Amino acid sequence: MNLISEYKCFDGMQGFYSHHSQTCNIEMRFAVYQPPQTRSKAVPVLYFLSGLTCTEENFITKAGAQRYAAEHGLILVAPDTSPRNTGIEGEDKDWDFGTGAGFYVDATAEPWRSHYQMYSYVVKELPALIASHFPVQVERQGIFGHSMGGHGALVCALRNPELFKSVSAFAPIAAPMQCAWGEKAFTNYLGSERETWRNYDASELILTSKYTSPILIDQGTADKFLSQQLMPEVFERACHSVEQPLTLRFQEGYDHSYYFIATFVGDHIRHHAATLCQ
Ligand SMILES: N[C@@H](CCC(=O)N[C@@H](CSC=O)C(=O)NCC(=O)O)C(=O)O
Repeated sequence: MNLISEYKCFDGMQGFYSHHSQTCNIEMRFAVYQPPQTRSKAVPVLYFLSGLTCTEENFITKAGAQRYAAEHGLILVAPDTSPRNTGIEGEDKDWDFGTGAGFYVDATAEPWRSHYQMYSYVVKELPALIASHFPVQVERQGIFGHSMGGHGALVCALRNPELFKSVSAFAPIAAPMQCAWGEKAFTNYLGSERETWRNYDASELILTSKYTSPILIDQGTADKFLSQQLMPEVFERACHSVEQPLTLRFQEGYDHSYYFIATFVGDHIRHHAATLCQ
């Protein structure tokens, strides 16, 4: 693991790192915020998965989350959103597929499967790497994310309730099998057999998941992607049908940007701290 840069922030340290990922078979980057409490003890860890076009930097530089992580004593980890510079033909062609758009799936289709393994990277390799280099309480992990990353956070938590004890999302792609972004990603990464897509659709997974912790979702009403791509009402109906506790808050006038995330990130970190820091 290589330290790229680090900065003192709210009496803790914000670092950017790279390493060779065995899962993605290429160099990957991620960011870690260590709150001041880590100078004397291990603390819980909260993963943030970013959306389409993002790197490991967007959330770290725009959301203002470090203030709240320092207040509650949580390590924040923000991975990149895909492998980069793999040499796969067409990886940089579209902003909503390929580079910056790994969709947190393990690709099974050629040519993507040799590098695009973001689900396993987030669920297995990265937490193991974090546990071996940072003072984390590995049994206290939470996950949240935005848009494509909100989808990723929900999928990772619903499939692994024993690993991720808390989950929340900002404007998640909540029913990816039913929207254009999801259909494009799943067709290309997973192939045309739709049955296999269910493993990566939160609105399908919730129907059989053993998740019991309450889920928090914030959604802006002025979000241009709301009706065509995000569909939180589909997830809400699915949660209702299995009595999964869900707080879905429609926030009047907020769009899809990091201004929206920065406004509510304190509430989300408090939501995670209520489970992870008790
Ligand atoms: N280029 C697109 C807009 C891309 C965009 O809005 N990306 C969002 C995530 S969208 C879902 O995953 C984002 O987080 N962007 C980075 C940022 O710092 O704002 C378009 O033309 O509409």
